[in-house]
Amino acid sequence: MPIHEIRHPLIRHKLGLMRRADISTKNFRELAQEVSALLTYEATKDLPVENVDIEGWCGTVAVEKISGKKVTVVPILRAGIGMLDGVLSLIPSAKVSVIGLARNEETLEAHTYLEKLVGELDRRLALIIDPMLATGGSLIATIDMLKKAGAKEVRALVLVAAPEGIAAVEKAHPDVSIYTASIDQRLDEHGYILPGLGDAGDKIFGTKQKDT
Ligand SMILES: O=P(O)(O)OC[C@H]1O[C@H](OP(=O)(O)OP(=O)(O)O)[C@H](O)[C@@H]1O
Ligand SMILES: O=c1cc[nH]c(=O)[nH]1
Ligand SMILES: [Mg+2]
Repeated sequence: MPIHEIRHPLIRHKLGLMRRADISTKNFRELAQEVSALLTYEATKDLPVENVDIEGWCGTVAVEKISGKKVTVVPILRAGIGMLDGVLSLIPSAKVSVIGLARNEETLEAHTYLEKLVGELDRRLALIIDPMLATGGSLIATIDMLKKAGAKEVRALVLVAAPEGIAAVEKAHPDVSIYTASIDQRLDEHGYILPGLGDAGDKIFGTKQKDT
């Protein structure tokens, strides 16, 4: 079950707002975090829990807590930062591992400029976050790095995914589940997702927006 398109009404509504050509940086940022929180809820619904006894107001109470080592969230720079607060709003004690990648706009190959991973990856769930899964090159490179560093359980959260990218990731890493708000139609000749969101990094960082 590697690809999960989460067709929740709140996600569909919010993603629809994000597709507007005239969306402001502020609104795009806010919606990216909100959709990311909703995807996190889905992507963590099978986390293992353990029973513990705590002291409650009326004596000892049996409660559940998430077991195992803390999750690591792995934003792919830059655009993955635009999802981080949304994910951390639900997993506030997660460790953050950072991967810096830039896609060469001509060759579409991902170039790595930063790799800063937390320890004990073999004992943590790694949740990669990036708004766009286009050709899949960036996500595959990130999974390669995580697995090389010991990660055994890896999931990816993307706002929008192209069928071409999904197929590439499934082929390279069939064990990695992908959670997305939408499987879109296809890539254009420049490797952009259609209908997609445009350049998510530029929209989140305001780098191509005119000052008003
Ligand atoms: O699936 P792929 O074909 O690899 O493309 C997707 C990647 O491209 C974008 O990042 P970009 O390289 O533009 O960097 P940015 O986040 O700094 O804008 C996006 O955020 C993904 O990381
Ligand atoms: O559609 C796309 C593809 C890659 N990166 C983006 O920001 N958007
Ligand atoms: Mg970009």
